[in-house]
This record gives sequence, structure tokens and C-alpha cells, in this order.
Amino acid sequence: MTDLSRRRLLTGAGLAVGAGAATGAGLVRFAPPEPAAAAASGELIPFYGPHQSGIATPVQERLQFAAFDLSTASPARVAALLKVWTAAAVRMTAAQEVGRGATGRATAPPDDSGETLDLDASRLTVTVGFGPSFFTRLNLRAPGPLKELPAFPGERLDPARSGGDICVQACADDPQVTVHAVRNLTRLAAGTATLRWSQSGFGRAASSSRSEKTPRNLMGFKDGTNNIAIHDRDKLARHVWVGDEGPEWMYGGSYMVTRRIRMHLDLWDRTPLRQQEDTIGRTKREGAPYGGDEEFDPVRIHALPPRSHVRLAHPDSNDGRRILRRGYSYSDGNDSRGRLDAGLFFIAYQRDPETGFIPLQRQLAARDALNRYIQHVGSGVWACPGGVRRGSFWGEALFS
Ligand SMILES: C=CC1=C(C)c2cc3[nH]c(cc4nc(cc5[nH]c(cc1n2)c(C)c5CCC(=O)O)C(CCC(=O)O)=C4C)c(C)c3C=C
Ligand SMILES: [Fe+2]
Repeated sequence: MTDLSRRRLLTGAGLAVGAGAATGAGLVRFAPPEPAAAAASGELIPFYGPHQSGIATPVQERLQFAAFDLSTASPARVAALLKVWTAAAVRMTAAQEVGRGATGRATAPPDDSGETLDLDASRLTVTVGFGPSFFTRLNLRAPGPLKELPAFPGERLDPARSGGDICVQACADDPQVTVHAVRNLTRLAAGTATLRWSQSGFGRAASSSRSEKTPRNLMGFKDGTNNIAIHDRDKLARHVWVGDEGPEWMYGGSYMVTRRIRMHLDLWDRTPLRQQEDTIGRTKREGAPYGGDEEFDPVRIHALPPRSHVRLAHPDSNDGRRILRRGYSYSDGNDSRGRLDAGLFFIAYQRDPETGFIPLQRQLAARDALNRYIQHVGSGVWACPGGVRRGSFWGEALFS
């Protein structure tokens, strides 16, 4: 079952069987799918390319995010892990089993844990980033823009939900697929890295193009209306992708900021509608900016309340700065006072946090009317290397 494409077998799509296809034991073996061809089906997202997938990729429904700590100071061992992880991610994103599969030798634990055996790839993407501590631990030179984030007023960061040496962002339309991806990468890391914290997310709180209906966050507002559209190559090149400024291994990569932001939903739910809308600066049902009628009407910042979230976050209030948002809602049970532990797992990509997230968050932390209803409780900043070409692995140029 090792080279079996589950998606092709299950859907019957792409039945142009490649050379070497064979039948046996009632099962059909297909050649591994060509990522580009498979992507046309809309269910597989190509792993290889100039940028890592999972950044300027249509936002999937589910997130499983994981931060790992290294248990070694050896760059060679970490490079070996990244090689193994890359091979596993290539297979998982093509709906193939990890390694020798979920049903290999009866006398050994299977390479793949097996819970996605009957599932398709569900547009799985796996994106990797390195935190500032990664470079300290391995005695490697960190890229200039990758610095610990400054402290912001009002935050209450839990170290157990913050930081880490390496992160993995797994996104797909099926939570079993995202959990499987992180679980199997965690297994492969044994002896080299251990899971530090993880976060699941749902109901994408960011849209990536106008052709999609804008999703709503847990406050009930459309979130992602004025995001950078993933087909806007100029804006991506200007605000998201690292260019010639280096280092070379970051070319085509991006810096990711993650923030676990808890929402005080009990207070929010007791807040009158008009006050909720004044807080955001947009209407709740339509998502229209104040001064406009429809969702995509232009934002004229002077028509918005001075401390409203959108006014303060808009590029016109921030010297034209933009970030690519890719966050998800989360709901992780409740606290001892019976309040939901829920909110937004905020993810933003940018060319440099110093000109992206940091000044934006400084302004929001100081003045945003939304602060009454939220608190930042977890944080991370990550250098996500450029895309992987066939035969290479995540961050290879960093180790050579
Ligand atoms: C530092 C950056 C940002 C943080 C942190 C943040 C948290 C946060 N946002 C919402 C809800 C909405 N945000 C919206 C727009 C918006 N937010 C940011 C940045 C941060 N948000 C930007 C750059 C923008 C776009 C502003 C613009 O150009 O108009 C919106 C409106 C819809 C939209 O355009 O996406 C909502 C709603 C919450 C609830 C939250 C923390 C929990
Ligand atoms: Fe926002």
C-alpha cells in the first residue's frame, strides 16, 4: 500500500495510471500523483514551489499548529529531521501514507498512524518556520528581522503557549487530516525535537480572495474583508515575500507572527449592537465600513470612530503598511469561572515584523476599543524559509 494515492483510489479521479502501475491482492497501485495535475482537482495543493504552501494559499477550514523545542544542538541532526519531515509532508499533502505506510510489517509499528487511510488530502498544506531560539540553540546566524517581539501593553503571555524553536502550521479542510499531519511529524521528531505547545483552529478568520464568502469570527463580524488577496502579486511581493535583502535561504519566504488572542465573549455578548459596531468600525450583518453600504466599499478612515479597530489597523493609519492575515477561531473548553476559553489564533505573514506586525500592534495595543474585549495570551515569531524544490528539503540552504 506504500505508493497508493488514497484520493485517486477513492474518487476515481485522474485514472491515467502511470508507468509501473500494477494490481495485486485486489488493490490497485498507482504511480504517485503529479502535484500540478492533482491540484487541478482542487483537492491537492502542490507542496513544491517558489514559496511554501500555506501562506498565499486559499485558506482551508481547519488549522493544527504546533511549536517544537529541539533536544539537540547539532545542526546536522536538525537538517536530517527537516529532510525526513519534508519527505513526510510531500506524501501527506499528496494523500499518500508516510514512509512505508500504515500497514507495513506486522512485527513493527507502522510508519503512518493510519487515521487518514480512507480520507483525501483535503487541500492539506504544511508550512514550517524557525523561531529566534532555533538559531541560538544551533549557534547559527539568525536573519536580521527575526527578533523576539517586544512586550505590548495589556498582554498576558503564557510561556507554555508561546515561543518554541520550530513551528508547523498544518491547514486542511478536515481536522483529522491536520491532526494526522502534526501527529506524524511529531513521531518522526522523536529524539530530536519535542512538542512544546499546539493549537487547533476552525472557521478560518481570514479570507484570501473576494471570490470566497468572508468568514465570521467568534464576535460575529466578517473577518478578512480587507486582507491582501492571494492573487495580488504586487502586494505580496511588497508586503509578504522576502526579496533580495537576504539571507538567501529566506528568499521567497516570509516572517510569521502568531498570537493566541482570548476574547471576553461574556462581556461582548452583553454589549449593545451599536457599541459592537462602533468598536470594529463596520456593520455586523453586511460588514460594511462606516460611511459605506456594502462590504467591499472603500474604507474612509475619517468616517470611522477614532478608536475603532478597523480605523487603527487600516493602511491609511499605518503609513501604507499591510500584513497577510491567516488566522483561525479557537474554542478550548472553559475556565474555572465557567467562561469559554475561546478567541482568535491570529496568524500574520509579512516581509519584516519591524514594518508589519510590530508597529500595527503598538498602535492597536495603545488605543484600540477592541482591547476591552480581548487579551493576547500566547505569542510566537517565526522565519519561514522560501519554497522547496524537488530533491531539496525545508531550509536546506541554511545548513549548507
Ligand atoms: C496587529 C494586527 C491585528 C490584530 C492583532 C488583530 C486582531 C483582531 N482583529 C479582529 C477583527 C477584525 N479585524 C479586522 C480588520 C483588520 N485587522 C487587522 C489587524 C489586526 N487585527 C488589519 C490590518 C485589518 C484590516 C484593516 C483594513 O485595512 O481595513 C476586521 C474587519 C474586516 C477585515 O477587513 O478583515 C475585523 C472584524 C479581532 C476580533 C481581533 C482579535 C481578537
Ligand atoms: Fe483585526
